[in-house]
Amino acid sequence: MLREDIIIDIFSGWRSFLRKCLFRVLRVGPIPSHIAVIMDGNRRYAKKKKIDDMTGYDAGALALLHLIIYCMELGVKYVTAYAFSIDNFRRHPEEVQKIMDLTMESVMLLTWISKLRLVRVHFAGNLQLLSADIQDAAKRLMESTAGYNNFVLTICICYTCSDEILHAVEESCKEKWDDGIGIMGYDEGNDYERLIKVVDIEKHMYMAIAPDPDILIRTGGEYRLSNFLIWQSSCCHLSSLGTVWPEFGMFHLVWVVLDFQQNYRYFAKKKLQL
Ligand SMILES: CC(C)=CCC/C(C)=C/CC/C(C)=C/COP(=O)(O)OP(=O)(O)O
Repeated sequence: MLREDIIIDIFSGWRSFLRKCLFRVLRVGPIPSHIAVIMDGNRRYAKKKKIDDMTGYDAGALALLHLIIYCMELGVKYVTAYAFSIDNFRRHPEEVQKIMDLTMESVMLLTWISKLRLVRVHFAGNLQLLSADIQDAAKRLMESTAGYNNFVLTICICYTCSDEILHAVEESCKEKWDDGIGIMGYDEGNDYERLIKVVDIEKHMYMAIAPDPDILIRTGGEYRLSNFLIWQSSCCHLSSLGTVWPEFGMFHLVWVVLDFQQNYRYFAKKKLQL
């Protein structure tokens, strides 16, 4: 489903020209550095269009591809997408398989795009839960694009933020242990001192390669974070849209960015207080 000719079509033509003009106007205001997205409503879209759920996910993957290209053109440097939560393993096996197939297809397509546009691709999550072939393909893509920094795409797969925190705590403890330091101690004044600090945890988060998101978009009319980037979103503009994910398009992005620009001063002030 995801094909190279679709990408060429999005990048070129008169629609691309008009979009670039619109984005130029939008760039007069502050542009978010990182947009994260919870792509909800794929099955509802399928029901609405009377197509099968699996085709709904195809449409969702295509909407993600559009978002990535729009963000590149707009000057957003980081995009993070919640593709599959660890809890999603409880879904129907056919659905789980469909998302895994889409992940494999995306790896192939992203290999092509990443070279063309110097995109770094990162997979965040407990990758050991993936099948060996997807793990290998994902790791190869991450390694081969690690040196690119025009744009950073993170696909959160087999991800929950609680698992990410657990992983980071484990890695921090291991690191202290390997350095011959315990995980708790006393400083000279005999006051209790934490030897594992927030910076240690943050260093080992799956999302350590990106700054905290400026905007978190959730489609499908829900207002939950669903265990996505909870650690990273304390000072982030949340945007819940009623639109189902496959229908998310350029005008939704423009609307969200305008809303961000209107609230920019407030968030900039909050960030300074952290
Ligand atoms: C790159 C890559 C792997 C892309 C994945 C494509 C994609 C759109 C994944 C979404 C996954 C998901 C479980 C969304 C929730 O929507 P839902 O289907 O649960 O929505 P509903 O609320 O209508 O049931």
